[in-house]
This record gives sequence, structure tokens and C-alpha cells, in this order.
Amino acid sequence: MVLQAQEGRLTTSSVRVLVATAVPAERDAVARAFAGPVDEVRLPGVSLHRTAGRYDLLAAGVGPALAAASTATALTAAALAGAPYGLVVSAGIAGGFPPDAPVGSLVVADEITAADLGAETAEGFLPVTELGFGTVTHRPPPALVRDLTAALDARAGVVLTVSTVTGSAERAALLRARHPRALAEAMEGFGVAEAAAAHGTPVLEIRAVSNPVGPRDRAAWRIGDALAALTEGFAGLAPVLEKWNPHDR
Ligand SMILES: O=C(O)c1cccc(C(=O)CC[C@H]2O[C@@H](n3cnc4c(=O)[nH]cnc43)[C@H](O)[C@@H]2O)c1
Repeated sequence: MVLQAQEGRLTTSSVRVLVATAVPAERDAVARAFAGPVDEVRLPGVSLHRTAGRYDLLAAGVGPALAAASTATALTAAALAGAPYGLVVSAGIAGGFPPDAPVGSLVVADEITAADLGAETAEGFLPVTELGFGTVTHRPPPALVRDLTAALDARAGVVLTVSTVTGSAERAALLRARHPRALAEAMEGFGVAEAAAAHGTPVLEIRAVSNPVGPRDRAAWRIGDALAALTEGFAGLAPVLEKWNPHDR
């Protein structure tokens, strides 16, 4: 690892970054932000696209379980090779809660929260934490979230992880009532964050909004616009990471 003096502080200039998207189209949108060739690295169970710089891109699968399994595989392989990642980024398109996260906008998670991990009871939904288990929220490094939000002209807030895409105004309102700071919902962030936490690795979630959270209208999803916003977001991420001190949590 190369340590450099920057504005009087020591920063790490060679943190390796694992970016986990759900599908190859999202992974390729991230790749377009980086110049130079991309090499394929095959591991048991997953395949990485390695950029000329410090980024390994992984199409980790749809949903929190497969995303966690794929991310854990990549993290373990890197650790065993003696080249662990210093940061994991969950990235892709997402539903945005109107009016705070409009279609085409970028959201950086300051909390990554599993919205449906718990139990329905007569008194309503209880998260697993209230049942005495585990966790439902991971918090990315606040300084990095702040700097990225400013650099990307993005919004910072809670990004929910759901196993079922919201398809009604009622469900959208219920989620917002339970999570008033929620800006977006997607299906992988919490799984990716659980894998990162198991390795003691900081995590980010960056989402480009392709559709409003609410009544299902799949034909209206602006996937192309969201993928373009994702590419732009990752182009802006690199300079912020250059300055990031991983010890600033
Ligand atoms: O059909 C395509 O060309 C295409 C290109 C890129 C991505 C997709 C997906 O379907 C990605 C699925 C992925 O998107 C997230 N997502 C997007 N909107 C929502 C939502 O409203 N609620 C929950 N998740 C959403 C999610 O992370 C999915 O895994 C297709």
C-alpha cells in the first residue's frame, strides 16, 4: 500500500475497490466510467471485470441473498490472495421515493437498511433487531458519503433493500412512514453490506433512480437514463476516493 502526504495528512492511494451491481448492464455502465481495458478474472462462482485502475466490477445477481453470496466470494478470494479490498460499493439502478429522489437523480446511502427483514405481528412489523437478532442497518463512512454527495450532485439518505419491488402507492407510503428518510429502494445493498461487514470492510451504496417507487409500471422505467447517470456518478467517484482517508470512518 502506498502512503502519500496530502494536505498534511496521510492517505492511502491504492485502496482496492469492489463494485457489486445486480446485473451485467449495470456493471458495464460502471465500467464505462473508467478508461483503459477491462480484464476478466474468473473465480469459483463469480467473475470479476478488473479495470486498469483499482476497481473490480462484479455482476453479483438480483436480490440480497445472491448479492451477499457473490460479494462474499469476491472478498474472500481477495483476502486469500493477500490483496484485500479496502472498500465495497453496492451500485445500480433503483426506485426513488417521489418527490425527493426523481428519476435520473443519484442517491448515496448514508444508511443501508433491510426494509422487510423481520416479522409481521399483531402490533405491526418488527425488524429482526427487535426479535433479538442481527442487524437491519449498515452505515457507510460519513465523511465519504458527504464528500461524494457534494461531488456527484447527489442526495444522501436511507436506501432500503427489499426482496419484493414495491408495486402500489399503499406499500410505498407504508415504507416511507416506517423510514421517513428513505430516498430509494433497491434489492441488493443490505446483502452486499452484510458481506462487507463480515470482512470488516467499509461499504457504500450508490443508486441511479430509474423509476418512482409506487404503482408498478415497468414499461415506464427510464433504465437508459439511469445507467447514464450511474456512469457519470462513477466518473465523479474516482477523484473523491483519491482523497479519502480510510481511517476517517
Ligand atoms: O432490462 C434492462 O435492460 C435492465 C438494465 C439494467 C438493470 C435492469 C434491472 O432490472 C435491474 C434490477 C435491479 O434494479 C433495482 N431496482 C430498480 N428499480 C427498483 C425498484 O423500484 N424497487 C426495487 N428495486 C429496484 C434492483 O436492485 C434490482 O435488482 C434491467
